[in-house]
Amino acid sequence: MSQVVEKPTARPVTPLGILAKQLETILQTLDKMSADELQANLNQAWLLAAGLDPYLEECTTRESPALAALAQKTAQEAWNQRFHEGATVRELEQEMLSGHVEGQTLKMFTHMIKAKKVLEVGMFTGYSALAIAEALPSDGELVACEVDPYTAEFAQAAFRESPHGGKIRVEVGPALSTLQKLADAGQSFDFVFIDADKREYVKYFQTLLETDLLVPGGFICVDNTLLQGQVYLPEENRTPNGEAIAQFNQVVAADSRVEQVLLPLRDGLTIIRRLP
Ligand SMILES: C[S@@+](CC[C@H](N)C(=O)[O-])C[C@H]1O[C@@H](n2cnc3c(N)ncnc32)[C@H](O)[C@@H]1O
Repeated sequence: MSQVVEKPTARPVTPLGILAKQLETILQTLDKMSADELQANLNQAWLLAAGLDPYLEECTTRESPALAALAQKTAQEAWNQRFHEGATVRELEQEMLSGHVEGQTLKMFTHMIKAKKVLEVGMFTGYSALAIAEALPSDGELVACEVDPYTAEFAQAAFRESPHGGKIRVEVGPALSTLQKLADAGQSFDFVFIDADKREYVKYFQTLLETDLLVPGGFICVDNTLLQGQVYLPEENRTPNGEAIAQFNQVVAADSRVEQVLLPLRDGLTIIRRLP
């Protein structure tokens, strides 16, 4: 007589897994719940979700005074107005800035791999560039690509206020042209941070590998690879940026020249290693 053995289901043990389970239970028992029970259950789920980011901030080493000042100045700038008066070539917004926890993560990676030459694709007001520069040795260099001259000047003013700003060289222009220029000049980098036009991510990635701008064994960090969840939500709801990131993630996953991990940090951060 054969016995049917039921496979045990693993219980959720991560904040997101527990949240998903709580919401699933609410959905399944909605018609049996009183308004008070529903409110209590939703409140529990909300506390679990809302508490995560502040807790990450709290447990992460504080940003330097220069980074804190730059974040504050970026938040105070009237970006919408700057675009409409023609000062910026793109519509920019303070939410583009990576911020404290991601900045500290990039800084930590820079220390961990002892990077000396770093390339940033998409600088905005320079928060991530300055965070990385703080971890570079005194003879290290970060080349930052930015298409918007107003933002580039905004960032450079902040770099002048930091003892680490001298390690940053800004290249103003479309990133793909700058990458080609750097490759033609025989430049190479041991760490690259990609955070510019989402629809060009595949081209940045392929250019870095095909031109040897990224050294064998070097690392790329790529921002926004979860794109607000659009990459795993139903395809019909994707924006053009969501579609571009979904394709980018597939291209990277299928490329045998690299290995990678997608971390659910902020809006998703993929770490890619070029195999030696
Ligand atoms: C998300 S922001 C970068 C944020 C920055 N890395 C930080 O952490 O604070 C993206 C930036 O990329 C720039 N950008 C967009 N398309 C670009 C392109 N084709 N070439 C160069 N820069 C570009 C935008 O002007 C914007 O400043």
